[in-house]
Amino acid sequence: MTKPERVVLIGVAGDSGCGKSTFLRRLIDLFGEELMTVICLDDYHSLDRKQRKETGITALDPRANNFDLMYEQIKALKEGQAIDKPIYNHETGNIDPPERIEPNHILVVEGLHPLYDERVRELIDFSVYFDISDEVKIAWKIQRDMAERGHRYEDVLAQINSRKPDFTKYIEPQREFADVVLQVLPTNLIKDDKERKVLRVRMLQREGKEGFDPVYLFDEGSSIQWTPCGRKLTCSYPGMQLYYGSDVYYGRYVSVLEVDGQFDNLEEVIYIETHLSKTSTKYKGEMTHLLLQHREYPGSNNGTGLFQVLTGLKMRAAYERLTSKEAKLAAKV
Ligand SMILES: Nc1ncnc2c1ncn2[C@@H]1O[C@H](COP(=O)(O)OP(=O)(O)OP(=O)(O)O)[C@@H](O)[C@H]1O
Ligand SMILES: O=C(CO)[C@H](O)[C@H](O)COP(=O)(O)O
Repeated sequence: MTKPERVVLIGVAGDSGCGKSTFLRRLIDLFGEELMTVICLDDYHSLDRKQRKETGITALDPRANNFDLMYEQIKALKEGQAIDKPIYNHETGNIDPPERIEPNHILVVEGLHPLYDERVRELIDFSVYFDISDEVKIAWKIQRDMAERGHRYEDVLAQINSRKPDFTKYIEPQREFADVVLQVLPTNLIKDDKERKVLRVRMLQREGKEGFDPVYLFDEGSSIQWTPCGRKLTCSYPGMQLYYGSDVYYGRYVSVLEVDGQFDNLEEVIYIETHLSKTSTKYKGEMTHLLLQHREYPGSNNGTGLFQVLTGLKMRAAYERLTSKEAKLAAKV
């Protein structure tokens, strides 16, 4: 591992089971494993599973997390110093002996609380929040925990419901601080869709952040509704709709890109890509190429995959900007 001159800090926030790991795998395509170190913030749980059970404090509650240590260690890494990070063991529920982490070029902090503590927030160079609506979250969790972990439907639902109050209090408010929010909602294309297979996905991009140029469709600053189905894009029922426009989110301007529906043929995403601008790709077709590279990842055939790729491209652009020769010179002055 080469010693970084400038550590770029990326925050990936969201509840458990919201697609953070899938997104991180996409980030590796852009940065490579060598340059990137991921820290799961579960490692800063200060109460182990037994203590949380005894006190009735959930892992989402700030009282179950050591924010002082989180801040000190992330700051140290950003300043180029190695740390001894605790480990939360999800198998045993215990806090294991610490492990040594060396600073790396890109440091990703992912988990429940990357944007909760103001001091940590200040250190983060670019962030994303995964905002999955309850209906979709339930569908994903039920599908995973029942199929892969042998859980019963009622138990999965009860677990989601028991987390809800603390989720609303401590996790969701972090949306306000993210540079990109990925909202995943039920489709508008099917009335009362119970399956939650077809999704409406929105990418809210903060306006006015230095060095971050939001992606737009056709005409920057306009409001556009686009139904691309036809000769260039195959769309079976219920079709596909794109939207681009601006909005106010927590009192600040955001650019919104939306995809409702799913792609029948992933190769045809190139057609959408040619109508998007400021994607931060290095060559024509790179966005489509990145998506095709992992067509097996969940959400590759809808807006979740597409916007995860676009968010990754924006993170790469932020990294390149912050580590450019000019940026390094300016930091030294
Ligand atoms: N875009 C998607 N479309 C459909 N299902 C998805 C999508 N993203 C995630 N899922 C479902 O949610 C599960 C969890 O995804 P992932 O592991 O990426 O989330 P996570 O936030 O890292 O979760 P955890 O913190 O629990 O590890 C996947 O196994 C899959 O079943
Ligand atoms: O929300 C979570 C983040 O992954 C976990 O529930 C939290 O970390 C506690 O873990 P466990 O349930 O394994 O004790």
